[in-house]
Amino acid sequence: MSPPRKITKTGVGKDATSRRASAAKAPAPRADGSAARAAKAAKPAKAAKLAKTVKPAPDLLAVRAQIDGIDREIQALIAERALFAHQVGKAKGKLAAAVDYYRPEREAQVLRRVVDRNDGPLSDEVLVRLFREIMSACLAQQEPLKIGYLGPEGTFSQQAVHKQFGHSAKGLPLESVEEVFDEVASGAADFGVVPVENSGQGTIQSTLDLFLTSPLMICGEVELRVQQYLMSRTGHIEDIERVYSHGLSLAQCRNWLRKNLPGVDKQAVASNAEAVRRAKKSDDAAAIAGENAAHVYGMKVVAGPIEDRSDNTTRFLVIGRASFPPSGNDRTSLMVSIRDQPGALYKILEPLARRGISMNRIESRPDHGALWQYAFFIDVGGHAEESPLLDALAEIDRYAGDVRVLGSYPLAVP
Ligand SMILES: O=C(O)C(=O)C[C@]1(C(=O)O)C=C[C@@H](O)C=C1
Repeated sequence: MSPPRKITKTGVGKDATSRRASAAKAPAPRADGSAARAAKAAKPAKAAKLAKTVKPAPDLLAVRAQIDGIDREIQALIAERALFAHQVGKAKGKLAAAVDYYRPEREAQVLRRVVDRNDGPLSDEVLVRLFREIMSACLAQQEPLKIGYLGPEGTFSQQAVHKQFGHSAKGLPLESVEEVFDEVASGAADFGVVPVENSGQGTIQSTLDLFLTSPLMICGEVELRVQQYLMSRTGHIEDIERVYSHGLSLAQCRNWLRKNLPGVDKQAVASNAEAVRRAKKSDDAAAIAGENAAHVYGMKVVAGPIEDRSDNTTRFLVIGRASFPPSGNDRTSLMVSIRDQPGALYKILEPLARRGISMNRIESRPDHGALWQYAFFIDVGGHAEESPLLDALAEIDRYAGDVRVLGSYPLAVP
């Protein structure tokens, strides 16, 4: 579905026409010359049928001519989209900064539609990545967003930043998760991306604890498949006498390390990228980090992926200073302070359960305010501005008290 082409400057029609003319001459894989439109319109069964009717590539030059034509069309459409995105920006009025133009709920809706429309051959993940980059570039026309993360460059946190905000955002590598919170709170960063949970290792308590004293809101979540690689200067496993990595990464590879590097010294450091920087100093050291870190720091991959669980995934939270409207498929994180009274937690959970609100997570942490008091972090389905969660929160507020909405945000897209 393309928007009305009022502001077309790029001559889509001309390119498409000349391509179609040459396609008519060449024995092309797709006779109408419009692979993009055919794929978009096709239902899964139709797509399969279409794939079967595609004849083997006739000759390299003819197929490349097809690709050139499609590229011209894609490029023209991207330019056209960027102009419309710019218009949307203007429609929002004169806003102070890039952060005010960002709409995570709208981006989530756009990406969900991309997934719904996808009939292959590219995976949902690949298409989401491409569209995320397009939106990232469209938004950066005003001014790129500044995103704080646990640096240095090459960490999984940086990958999570790219996954959520695309490469047109400006990443700010920081020294600790605390610093990410501070830079967002001060306005030096527009948003921050912080790790909160790993599929194998559970919650990262130190991140949760920062919410106890921070006024920041949760505006999004990112799920990242984490693949760990062992890397060193020489690339030879027999040279390794020490392995550096973040404590969580060492834990994710515990079995592999026990089996393949028994007796080797394992040292936990502040981040995986820091581990690579240390390992780069000597031939007998190695680091565990993402494969990208090997390219960034010029190291040789010794082995990988080496994580014990093949579905190893880390969940990151996007933190910011504002809340956003519902996207249609949201999660809400709550922080609840429980007074030492019988049934206090029940009084909070019961209004949620009665309305059929799903609860994905409940985690208790010592409340720093008072001895033996606990704060509960609870994730529930829905948005705090929409029923039934809106009504449940109003009831809890009246009868049980001490509930803070940390944020309502779109569920992670693949
Ligand atoms: O729809 C908007 O509000 C836009 O600004 C456009 C757009 C996009 O490119 O689709 C760009 C940035 C926003 O974060 C969301 C969407």
